[in-house]
Amino acid sequence: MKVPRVVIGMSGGVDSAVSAFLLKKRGYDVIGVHMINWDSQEEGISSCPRSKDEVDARSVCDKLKIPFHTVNFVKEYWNNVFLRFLENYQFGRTTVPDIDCNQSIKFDVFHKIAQEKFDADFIATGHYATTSFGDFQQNKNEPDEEIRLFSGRDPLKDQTFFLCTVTQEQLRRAMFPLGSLYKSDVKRIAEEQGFHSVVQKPESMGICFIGKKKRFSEFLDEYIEPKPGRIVLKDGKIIGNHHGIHQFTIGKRINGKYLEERSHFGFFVSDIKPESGDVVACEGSHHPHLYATKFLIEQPNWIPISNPLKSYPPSEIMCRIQRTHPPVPCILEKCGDIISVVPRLPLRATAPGQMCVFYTTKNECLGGGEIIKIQDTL
Ligand SMILES: Nc1ncnc2c1ncn2[C@@H]1O[C@H](COP(=O)(O)OP(=O)(O)OP(=O)(O)O)[C@@H](O)[C@H]1O
Repeated sequence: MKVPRVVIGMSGGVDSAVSAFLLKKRGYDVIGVHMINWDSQEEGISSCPRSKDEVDARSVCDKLKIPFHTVNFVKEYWNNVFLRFLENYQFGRTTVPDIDCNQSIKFDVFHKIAQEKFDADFIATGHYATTSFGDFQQNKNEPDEEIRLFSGRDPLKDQTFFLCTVTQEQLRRAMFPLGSLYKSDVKRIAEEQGFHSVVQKPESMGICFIGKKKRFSEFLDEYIEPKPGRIVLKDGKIIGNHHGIHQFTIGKRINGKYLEERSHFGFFVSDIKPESGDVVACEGSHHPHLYATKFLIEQPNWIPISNPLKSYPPSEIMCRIQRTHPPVPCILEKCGDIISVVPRLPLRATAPGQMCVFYTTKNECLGGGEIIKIQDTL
């Protein structure tokens, strides 16, 4: 019988290095593939055609004696992730490019090339997530069996939040070899295998173009036209001016350079109005206007085949709007194509553009939908 072939996405980081090792150890026919998604030469931050990540990814594959290839998705990344990211910022929306990258690059064009060019049976990544088929798909029984996505064992590293838009088809060919491991196990294995160059690396940001940016706001200014506007309090009082709403994020402190008024507690963004260009501010990081009690989301991508709103008791559904926040119980109500979400605890800094990702009380990730409007705050 043919040994199944697994293409592993090699980022040059420790997680994919250890994933490749585990796959090889289990006897798969493993091929390492590094994606080039961002052209650092074009941007002028590097004159070297090979990035350190590519060099590190290759050296791990050499050590494991598995083939290594690169694929170039600069154009796809620019069109489907970066332009969308800029558009969101232009309209004052918070955005999660990691989710777009998974949706349109890692689980789409990367899967396609892995199957078509490299003849992959499975495509693995070093995400901290697990599925009902097991970390190596060892528990799959029937060809068309439903697959379910679950949080990785390490609660601090769980990446299912970023995987909320995957489909059944994509998940059925995906492998997450690290799903049952803690990050500390992964680092230990990397040390044991002598993957020195990748163990020492700082944790990646996941987002290629943000990774090395120290001055993120200046970077944004290079791509987005200035559009002056006012900073106002909810009662309409003007307290400052700005040169573009793309410099502001709901929940973040407003830099004093934009303000004519001072406050001991600081001013924070509570709303952004793209039509008028107004940034609405409130005083203090725990001001009630920063806490959403009801918001609307677009029709979510549901990962299970049947709609979880029909198949799960409402008391078992929880939501989170940021990867690092624990899920909270919520009440969902369908109004046409839109769903209203009432979290049991008010959620700070909820913003249009963010994803609301749903879980069961048993750590199953059910999928997620984009937040389109905050309806009520405290
Ligand atoms: N440039 C890339 N080329 C190929 N695969 C990639 C690339 N970037 C990320 N991946 C895949 O996606 C997974 C998740 O990437 P992400 O950057 O979000 O997480 P990470 O935990 O920092 O992973 P790593 O330690 O492997 O860099 C990686 O483990 C890898 O399998």
